Amino acid sequence: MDISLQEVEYRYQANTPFERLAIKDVSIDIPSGIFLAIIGHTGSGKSTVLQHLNALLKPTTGKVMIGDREVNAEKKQKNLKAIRQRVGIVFQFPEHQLFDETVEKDICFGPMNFGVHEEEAKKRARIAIKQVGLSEEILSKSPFELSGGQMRRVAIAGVLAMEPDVIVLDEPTAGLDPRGRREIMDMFHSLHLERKLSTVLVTHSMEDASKYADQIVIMQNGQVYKKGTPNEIFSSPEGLLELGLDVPEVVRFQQKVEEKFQTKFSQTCLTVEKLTEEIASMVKRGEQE
Ligand SMILES: Nc1ncnc2c1ncn2[C@@H]1O[C@H](COP(=O)(O)OP(=O)(O)OP(=O)(O)O)[C@@H](O)[C@H]1O
Repeated sequence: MDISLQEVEYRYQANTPFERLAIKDVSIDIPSGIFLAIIGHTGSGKSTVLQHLNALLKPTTGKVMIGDREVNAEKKQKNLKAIRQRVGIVFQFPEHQLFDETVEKDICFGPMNFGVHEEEAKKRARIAIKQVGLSEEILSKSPFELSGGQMRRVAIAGVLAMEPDVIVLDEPTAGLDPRGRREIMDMFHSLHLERKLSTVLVTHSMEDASKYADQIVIMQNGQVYKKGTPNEIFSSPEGLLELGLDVPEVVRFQQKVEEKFQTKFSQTCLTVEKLTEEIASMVKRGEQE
């Protein structure tokens, strides 16, 4: 299912003295099967964009298409609910939303709330728990006797059990240690590759964006500052360092080398091996000259 935001503007508390412009002129295409990362500082508008992706917010002006439905044209609550079922959002610290007696009941809650029969929901829970790398035995436990990392996986399983076409991840690794971060991100990447699950990752981490995403959107002051593939973004990284984003070390290094040799890299070097090769050939060219 494709999603597209076309020249979207959103104002919180519009037409009140507290009105606040959050995003402006935002156009983003999310074709089916893509892994897209949205990156930017606090307050740049990422969460506001994210909430437009499953109609939690409707644009003040502009157009949001989710599949073949235009969000502003949908007046019926039933249709909006159907849209929300197809786009699953994993909010920050999703484990805080666990509440039921058992892991199984917690995972089944979402699908059953959308009308899925209990037996089918239980079947989905067994599949989802494996997808997040946990064993079926955990289904009968209380979510509150699990570790923090396990609780997060259970909460993610609850979203996967809805069988969404698109999954939106709002800083899914916040608060985890480096190993936990890598495991969760690798898990989402595998799901994306194996199930062709469209994935939108909202993150502060340029490393994660460059490692996993097909496309990156950089937000700044409520607007799209830059968008493109990781190669396009990092082949002209001017301005990224000024934004203060955690640009991958290899790109910082690339810029330093370019300054020193006063030569542009012929192509983007996103791996250390490629970078080493490029530097060697530049040194050789320098020696010959
Ligand atoms: N409920 C709200 N009411 C009024 N203004 C809001 C509300 N939520 C966000 N804003 C404002 O909208 C702008 C964009 O906020 P948003 O939460 O989308 O940014 P963000 O990039 O997701 O930040 P963070 O990384 O901290 O989550 C900010 O100026 C923020 O203060």
